[in-house]
Amino acid sequence: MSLRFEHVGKRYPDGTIALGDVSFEVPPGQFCVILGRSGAGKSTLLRCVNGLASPSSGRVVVDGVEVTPATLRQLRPRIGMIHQSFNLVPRASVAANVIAGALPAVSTGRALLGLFPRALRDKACALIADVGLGQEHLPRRVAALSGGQQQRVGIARAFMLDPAYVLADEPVASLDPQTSADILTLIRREAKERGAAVLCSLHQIDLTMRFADRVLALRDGRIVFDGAPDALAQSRLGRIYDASWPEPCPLPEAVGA
Ligand SMILES: Nc1ncnc2c1ncn2[C@@H]1O[C@H](COP(=O)(O)OP(=O)(O)OP(=O)(O)O)[C@@H](O)[C@H]1O
Repeated sequence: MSLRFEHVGKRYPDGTIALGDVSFEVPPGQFCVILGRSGAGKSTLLRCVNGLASPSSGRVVVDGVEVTPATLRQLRPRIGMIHQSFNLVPRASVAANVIAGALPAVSTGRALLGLFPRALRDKACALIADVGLGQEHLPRRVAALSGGQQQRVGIARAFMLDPAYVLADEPVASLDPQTSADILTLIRREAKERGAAVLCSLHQIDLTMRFADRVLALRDGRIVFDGAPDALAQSRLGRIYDASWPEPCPLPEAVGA
């Protein structure tokens, strides 16, 4: 059981090369931070896992199944998503937004009628409590919540189906430092409790050092560091952030963690 990138390259139709020959494997339960500055290819990498982008070369394999349009339906319940801009339905209630995380497992007809099984409704309530929102929030419209509260709703939604993998694309980009730390603590805790692996893109080094089990640093679509946060010594940060660092980018320093 793992999430594996095998020599993945991504070239967009306009010719932009967002990823070049990316290979790595994430085992169950690992909190893996994808670190890199803007444009490094972090979102593209995550989008190759949930099918929003398809590799131009290589392949992404989830639990032995290659991600393709034909396998997405089967894989979707195993992959939770947490977004930078929350991607919630602002006019809908907290409860409705969270239970929407179960849509991949519910028939379209039942979902349109709002007929979610009792077990899923109970689960949504339990998750909302888990992420620190009181029962009084259940009927509240998401638009009335703070950014941090909205991301808590996004986290609860992502864990509705107990996914084996959670993709978090800059989940704290719009939040203040304390709320960012709270949100990453929550994502990490919920994932560890379930043995879920997390691929979390970040550009903040301090948060990366604090929360990551493993860091995959990207620069210009290539992995320039793969290892434990402790090994991401100050001297190596230039490779990720310093535009003057000599090209070509070297291959990974270390693999694993
Ligand atoms: N749909 C697209 N069409 C063309 N180029 C794209 C597209 N999406 C992303 N890119 C380009 O691919 C490269 C990687 O972008 P990506 O969004 O993956 O980086 P990122 O590290 O997530 O950046 P950010 O932190 O700013 O979101 C960039 O040069 C970007 O301009």
